[in-house]
Amino acid sequence: MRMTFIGGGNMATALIAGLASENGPFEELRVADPSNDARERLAADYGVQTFADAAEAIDGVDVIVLAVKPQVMPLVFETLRGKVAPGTLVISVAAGIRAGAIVDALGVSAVVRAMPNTPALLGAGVTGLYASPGCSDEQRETARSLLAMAGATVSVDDEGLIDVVTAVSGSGPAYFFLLTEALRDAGQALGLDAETATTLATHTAHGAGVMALQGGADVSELRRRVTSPGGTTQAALETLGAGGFGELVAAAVDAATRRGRELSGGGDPA
Ligand SMILES: NC(=O)C1=CN([C@@H]2O[C@H](COP(=O)(O)OP(=O)(O)OC[C@H]3O[C@@H](n4cnc5c(N)ncnc54)[C@H](O)[C@@H]3O)[C@@H](O)[C@H]2O)C=CC1
Ligand SMILES: O=C(O)[C@@H]1CCC=N1
Repeated sequence: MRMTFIGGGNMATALIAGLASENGPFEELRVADPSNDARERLAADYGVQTFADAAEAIDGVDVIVLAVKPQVMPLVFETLRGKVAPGTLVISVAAGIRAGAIVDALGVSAVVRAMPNTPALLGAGVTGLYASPGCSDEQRETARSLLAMAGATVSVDDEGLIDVVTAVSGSGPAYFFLLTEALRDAGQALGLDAETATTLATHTAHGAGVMALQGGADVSELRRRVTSPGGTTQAALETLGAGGFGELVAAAVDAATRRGRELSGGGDPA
């Protein structure tokens, strides 16, 4: 199979890194990016073929991955319009760009929307997938196996849920980084030096993540096991609860979901 990435930034690099480290089904890997720096970096690090011109890069490929910012997508549609073979599988990682918009713009029937996250750079990502009705089972599996190189995958049948996936796991690493920053800063404010506070906060984030995946219990039970009655954790959790922590997280995820819907032009996906 031959595949072209349109856009060679963070997300494309994460997926290409996964592909380059495995003996995947893609015998030819190309990337189109107007940035010289991006092209040089990808060619040097992963040995991929690079192109400045997206239309040239898609000639004869089986799979196209759209990995540009949503705001750049109209320009990419313009560049590729009328040049994509109808049987091509198009995988888009862009937040808020509807499958139907891609079908209409590129004249293809098989579109998969994929929402990965940045831990994909380390093979520790999670991706939500939605396949348009025009995808064959084989094309769905091709998309899933590509994204599986960057971590876990889940599928949703309702395209509207991709905006929720984006809000929970696409943007999600930023929420955990914010909490880690706040924990570090709080430790420092109470007298720890910067290096010590950073070590404590980041290793705690890592350890909690590993336990959440491998701790043999759900996260609510894991939280209860840390919380001794009348102890220090309970004092902290009561303060977070009194400040509306759960409601604030729900409002944040709701705002991200609404932003994803705005980016896709509002309303429910067709
Ligand atoms: N960064 C993240 O955490 C996630 C990003 N995404 C999605 O991935 C997409 C890409 O995001 P990033 O990789 O973070 O952005 P990025 O800014 O790192 O990469 C975008 C790349 O597109 C290139 N580009 C600009 N105009 C182009 C054109 N006309 N043709 C080809 N390439 C062009 C840029 O030079 C850049 O290298 C976005 O749509 C975003 O919604 C999805 C999940 C998570
Ligand atoms: O912030 C964004 O719009 C993109 C989508 C998910 C993560 N980054």
